[in-house]
Amino acid sequence: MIEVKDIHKSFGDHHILKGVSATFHKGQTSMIIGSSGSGKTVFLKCLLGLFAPEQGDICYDDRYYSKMTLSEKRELRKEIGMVFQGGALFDSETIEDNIKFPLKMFTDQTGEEMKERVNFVLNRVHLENVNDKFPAELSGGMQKRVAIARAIVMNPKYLFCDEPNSGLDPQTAIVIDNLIQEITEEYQMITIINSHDMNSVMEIGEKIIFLKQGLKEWEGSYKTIFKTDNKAVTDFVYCSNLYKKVREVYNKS
Ligand SMILES: Nc1ncnc2c1ncn2[C@@H]1O[C@H](COP(=O)(O)OP(=O)(O)OP(=O)(O)O)[C@@H](O)[C@H]1O
Repeated sequence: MIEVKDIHKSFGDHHILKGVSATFHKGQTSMIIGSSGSGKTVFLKCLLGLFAPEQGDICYDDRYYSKMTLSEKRELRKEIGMVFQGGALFDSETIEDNIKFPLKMFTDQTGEEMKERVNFVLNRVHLENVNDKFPAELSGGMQKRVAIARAIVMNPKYLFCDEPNSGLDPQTAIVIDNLIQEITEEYQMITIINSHDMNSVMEIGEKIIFLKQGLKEWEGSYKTIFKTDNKAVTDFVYCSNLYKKVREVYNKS
């Protein structure tokens, strides 16, 4: 379990996270939603250990970040898989080398062991015969699968994804969502996704946290988001006519 306890993060006098608490469980896919600038990426970067909150703490399976030594923090980093916005693949490296990157950085595996692991994760994200290709030779959806393969190559306990669907068509986006959810259940990871994509939220948001101006304004699931009368949430979710109609139909059924 990850327990986020009342974290605050500022840049200069710009107070971004103003006391956010949340709990995330194994095998569950959680979504962080909110308007642009509400603090979603800063929140994820605090979880990743890239930003240190000035106040509050984060507990990863009974380990408090504030009490960890540097080597324990390095161990924790190995347990985290990250899918960056846009995929963040290295353009000049082959797909195989992109996926090997964390293995080279954090393990003593031999070339053969690394190759075996790369092939395993590529197979898991349903990609074949792409080892020697470069990112630009793959479609956007395939690149996202490679980014997921790289994120899970170390067999992480925690998977964090910053807008994994950005730039994808709705059909491919759903395939990527389902893949992340399947992998989360299969490997019993704790998965946290920042998203703007309401389709994703409705599809896989077992837990949804709505951030507004650095505060947790609402928490629920794809089952309860249709029922809420929290104005900030409804203004955000139902700004499109499509979702207004969906809500009407859902609430009548
Ligand atoms: N490294 C930084 N230094 C200074 N300010 C930052 C830094 N990172 C983020 N911020 C500020 O924190 C605020 C929240 O940014 P954040 O990227 O978390 O928003 P977001 O909710 O992820 O937005 P979006 O949906 O547009 O990605 C913004 O005002 C941003 O300018």
